[in-house]
Amino acid sequence: TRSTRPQRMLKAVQKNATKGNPESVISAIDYFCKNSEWAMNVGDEKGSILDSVVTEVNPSTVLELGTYCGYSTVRIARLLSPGTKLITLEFNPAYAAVARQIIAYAGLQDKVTLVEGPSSELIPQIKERFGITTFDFIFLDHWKDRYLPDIKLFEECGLLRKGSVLLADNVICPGTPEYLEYVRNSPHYESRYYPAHLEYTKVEDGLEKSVFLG
Ligand SMILES: Nc1ncnc2c1ncn2[C@@H]1O[C@H](/C=C/CNC(=O)c2cc([N+](=O)[O-])cc(O)c2O)[C@@H](O)[C@H]1O
Ligand SMILES: [Mg+2]
Repeated sequence: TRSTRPQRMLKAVQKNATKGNPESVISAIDYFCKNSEWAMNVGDEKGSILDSVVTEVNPSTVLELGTYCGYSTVRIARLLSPGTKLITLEFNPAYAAVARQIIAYAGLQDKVTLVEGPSSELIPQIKERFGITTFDFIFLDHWKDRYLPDIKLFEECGLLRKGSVLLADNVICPGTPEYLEYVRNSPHYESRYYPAHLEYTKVEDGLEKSVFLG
C-alpha cells in the first residue's frame, strides 16, 4: 500500500539529515515541506519564536500536546538543559511510530517521553505516572478545539504554577477562537500574541504566549 506523508517525511530525514544532529533533522523536514509535501509542523518561522520562548523560560518540566511527527519535539528537546526531559502526548499510533524514529534519529530519545493516548485521559494521570508537580512550559499544537478544555484540565489538575508558560500554535490559522478569548480575558493569565505565518506559507498565523498568574 502507498506510504503515508509522515513515512515519506521520515525517509527524507533518513536520507538528508545527519544522525545525532538535531539541526540537520529540523532542516531536512523544513526542506521536505517546502519542496515536496506541505505538512503541519510548526515550521521554521514560528519554530524560531518557539526556540526563543523555550530558551527564555529554560524549563525543567515540559509538556507538548500533539507530537505528530516530532518536529517541534526535536526543536524543544535540543534546547533543554542536561537532565531535563519533555513529555509529549500523541494519540495516533502511526504518527507516534514515525515521531519516535525522527526523535531517535536526532539523538534526543533520552530527553523525550512520548506517551500514546488522548490528552483528556493522560493529563489527569501525569502527576502520579511521571512524578511531576507542575509544568514550567507547555506547547499546545493538537486539535484546535482541544486547547480550551485542556487548559482547564491543567488548572483542575493543579499542573500550573505562578509563572507557568503556555505557548499555543495556530491561534489564527486554523484558529482557536474560544481558547484565545479565554486566555486574553481571564484574570489568571497574562497573554501576548507573536505574529508570524502559517508554516511554509504566506497566510497569517501566530503563537499566543500565556503566563499563568496563579
Ligand atoms: N487530544 C489529543 N491527544 C493527543 N494527541 C492529539 C490530540 N488531538 C490531536 N492529537 C494529535 O495531534 C496532532 C494534531 C494536530 C492538529 N493540527 C492541526 O490541525 C494543524 C493544522 C494546520 N493547518 O491546517 O494549516 C496547521 C497546523 O500548524 C496545525 O497544527 C496529530 O498528530 C493528532 O494525532
Ligand atoms: Mg500547528
